[in-house]
Amino acid sequence: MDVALGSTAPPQDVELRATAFEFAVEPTLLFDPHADQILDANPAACTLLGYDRALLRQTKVSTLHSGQLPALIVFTQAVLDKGAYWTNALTPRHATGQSLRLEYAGSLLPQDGRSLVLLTMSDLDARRRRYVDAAAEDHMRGGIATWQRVERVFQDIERENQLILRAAGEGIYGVNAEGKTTFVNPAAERMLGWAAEELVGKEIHPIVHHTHHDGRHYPDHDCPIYAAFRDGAVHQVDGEVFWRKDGTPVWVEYTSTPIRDRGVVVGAVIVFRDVSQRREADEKLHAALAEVDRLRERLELENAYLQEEIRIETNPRGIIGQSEAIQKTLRQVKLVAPTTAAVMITGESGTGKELIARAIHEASSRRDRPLIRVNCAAIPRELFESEFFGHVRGAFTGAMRDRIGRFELADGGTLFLDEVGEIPLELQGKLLRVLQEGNFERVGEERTRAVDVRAIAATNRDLKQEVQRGRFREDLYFRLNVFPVESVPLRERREDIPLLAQHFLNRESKALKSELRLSEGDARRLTRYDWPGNVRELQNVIERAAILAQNGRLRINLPDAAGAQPSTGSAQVKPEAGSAVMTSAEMRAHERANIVAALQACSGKVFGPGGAAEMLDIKPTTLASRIKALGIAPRPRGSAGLSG
Ligand SMILES: Nc1ncnc2c1ncn2[C@@H]1O[C@H](COP(=O)(O)OP(=O)(O)OP(=O)(O)O)[C@@H](O)[C@H]1O
Repeated sequence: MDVALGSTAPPQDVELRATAFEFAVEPTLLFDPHADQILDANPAACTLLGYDRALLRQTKVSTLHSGQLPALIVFTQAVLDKGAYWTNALTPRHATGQSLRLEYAGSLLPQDGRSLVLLTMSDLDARRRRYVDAAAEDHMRGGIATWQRVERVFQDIERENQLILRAAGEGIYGVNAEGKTTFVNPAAERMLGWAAEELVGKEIHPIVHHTHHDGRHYPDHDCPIYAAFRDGAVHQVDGEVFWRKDGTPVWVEYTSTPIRDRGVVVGAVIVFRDVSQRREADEKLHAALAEVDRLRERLELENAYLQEEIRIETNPRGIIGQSEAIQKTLRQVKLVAPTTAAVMITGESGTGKELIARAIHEASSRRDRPLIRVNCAAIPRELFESEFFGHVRGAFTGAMRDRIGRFELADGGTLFLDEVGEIPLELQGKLLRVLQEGNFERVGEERTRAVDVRAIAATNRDLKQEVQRGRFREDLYFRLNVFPVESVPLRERREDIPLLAQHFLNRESKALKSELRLSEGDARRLTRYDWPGNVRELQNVIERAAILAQNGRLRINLPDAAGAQPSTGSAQVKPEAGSAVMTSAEMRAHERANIVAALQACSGKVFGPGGAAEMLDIKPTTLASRIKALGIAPRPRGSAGLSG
């Protein structure tokens, strides 16, 4: 610096100050206001103003501020007066002619009796730029903090995801678009027996998914997991296996979900679970259901068989008799069975009213549903309603649980009201309502239930008379008496007696496994008797006679004189014309012909399935002994017939 600042100072200080002037960041000028002359300018000032130092030293202060002299004078004067002053009213000219926006800070510098001004210039534009930069920097610093926070959040999420992956019970693994494994969670490691390190970075399909359970190769282009990258769809699969490291299969159910990055599929995540136990349970269940089906089928068959058995027992052919009365009854059965009409069967006790009712039921379309019999004479008066309609628990004292009534049991079938005349008057109205409307309520319950029941009633009383006496409701009588059938007493159809007797005797012979014969004399005595107990009585007499039989001869005990003597079996009375009674020779011939016919039908086969014994429903050994006893000579099987 050419100008000696503060000349009173020691030389080293003067030098130091000159250096400070030289290196100051702020542009600084030293000028003499009185001489209007710039004395010196530091390099920063030269740069700011665009002049070199030498030129500036020759420049007048007023030239630098051309056109601003008043403001320059004011400022200079203020510095001289106050010792220091600031202004930004002055805009010196840059060497290029452009005026600069500066802030001036002037201070008075006394030098050798002169008053000089040391002027520091601050570039306002530069200062503003610095502020902006500082603000931007502040902003940036703040932004970084925000970014760091966001990053921390992401890290937390990632950590949570890792925790979730680790905690998940399902096996989870990821694959990238090249089919390489990107991660494997611990559950997947556990289920597959592979460690994550052994799988990550490798194609997983050839390691765990290479073969179907049945041993067929599983090409990766068929694999739904890889398909997820191709079609971008979620694939849900059940019934496949993954292979464990130890070579055993594990049944899995899995979902392969594609992962997209800005719309592009970059891989898939596979979530799977071990379903071996479920499959095992399913298989057991299927096996159990198949077993249930098999048992049900067997039961159905058994049921059909039993139903058939019951039918055989009770079909109309079970009604024995050739009398006109029986023929008429059979015609009536045939006529009324297919209808839904109520039937009233009247007749003395033991004449076969129930048998007729069963015959109607069996010949009707309801035969696959039950016939439910209610013996109205056997029900205590107070239990009638519950017996008919059922009750709910607590409906009355002693009603410990719900009970279904006869009407519900007979739903779809037939209700046989035996001894219908015994129904108490107060219940007759309710009975009528059910028969008319098909609705009823269980005792103690409000709910109305619907039933579809066909009624068949039977009575040995004169119901018409009961109606006249006010003991039976007339409307109910008409309702039940839609189709009357009369069951004729045995004494009015005597020709049926020997047939019935023989029928019961056959049954007894079979049960007692002994050959019992009904002699003509027995038949005659039985026919003469009046049978007040009708068929039931006849049945009892034959049963008793069979038990008391000696050497195959029956001992028939009848209450009257005609039957009081035991049968001698010696009477050789020819059957009366029209009677079906056979002599024992006839019966033998009949049996012989029957066996020959059976043998012919079975091509001479006696034993086993399709044999004559099976056809005749007797034991093969019994048949063999009868064949011998009757002198039937069996022909070789396949020949035209049998001799005899
Ligand atoms: N025509 C017949 N053929 C074969 N058995 C018969 C015949 N009629 C009656 N029975 C037999 O006689 C017995 C009495 O018959 P059933 O019970 O049907 O008479 P019921 O008129 O209903 O008697 P009750 O009025 O006393 O109830 C039964 O064992 C039945 O099988």
